[in-house]
Amino acid sequence: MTPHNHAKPGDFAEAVLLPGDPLRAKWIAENFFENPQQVNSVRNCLGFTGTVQGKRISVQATGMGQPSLSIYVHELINVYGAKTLIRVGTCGGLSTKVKVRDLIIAQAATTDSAIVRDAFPGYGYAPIANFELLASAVEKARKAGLRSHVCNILSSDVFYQDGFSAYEKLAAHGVLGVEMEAAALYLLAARYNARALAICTMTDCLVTHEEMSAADRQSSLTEMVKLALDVAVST
Ligand SMILES: O=P(O)(O)O[C@H]1O[C@H](CO)[C@@H](O)[C@H]1O
Ligand SMILES: O=c1cc[nH]c(=O)[nH]1
Repeated sequence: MTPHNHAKPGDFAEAVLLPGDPLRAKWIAENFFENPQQVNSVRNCLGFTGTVQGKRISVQATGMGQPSLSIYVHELINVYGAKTLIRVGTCGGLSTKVKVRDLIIAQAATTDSAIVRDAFPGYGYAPIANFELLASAVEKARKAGLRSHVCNILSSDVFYQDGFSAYEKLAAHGVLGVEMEAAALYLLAARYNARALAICTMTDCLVTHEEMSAADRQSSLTEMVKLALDVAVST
């Protein structure tokens, strides 16, 4: 047990889905798991374990931002034995190539975070997804006919950015979405020999200012969660 997680050793499965939002964790457990059990509620950052297609699986909310995610992921891997970690997030769109509701499967995550920068003085480390998980997600998304993009994303420490110009050069270099956690997830997975992938639903386009409706939010997040669970149970 840790200061942030009162689950007992063995309460978490080896495969864990990671939404930022604790209520998304609850919604995933209640709607997609068989026999879900709540295993963590410290700070209301909820965690659950159940089964999907006969395989044990967990979901743990990470909160918002890389410092928060880093705490949960460090403990999931090093205290609870997690080996496969799949972020199921939302992101902003940085290009008109990505439509609201599209999935972004993050091959890599560029970041402004000191967590990554300060870990490698003198180097610009490239946090990348686990290839097995990435390939599996891409194949399943295509088979299911989901609109998806495999690309670099920005994991930013800043939600309220001062205008789009901060993103223009990144977008011109293929960074198609912005969220706040994937780079630290990929760094920690590499450090501790675990597998990680981030899948995000694009909820608001920073170029056109189009936003996802409440009804679309539910069905799109369903597509993302089903895809992530399918990858987690089969890969
Ligand atoms: O919807 P989640 O998973 O929280 O992800 C995105 O939403 C939050 C910002 O609104 C950040 O955590 C960002 O990464
Ligand atoms: O981090 C995020 C998430 C959703 N939308 C954004 O603009 N940023």
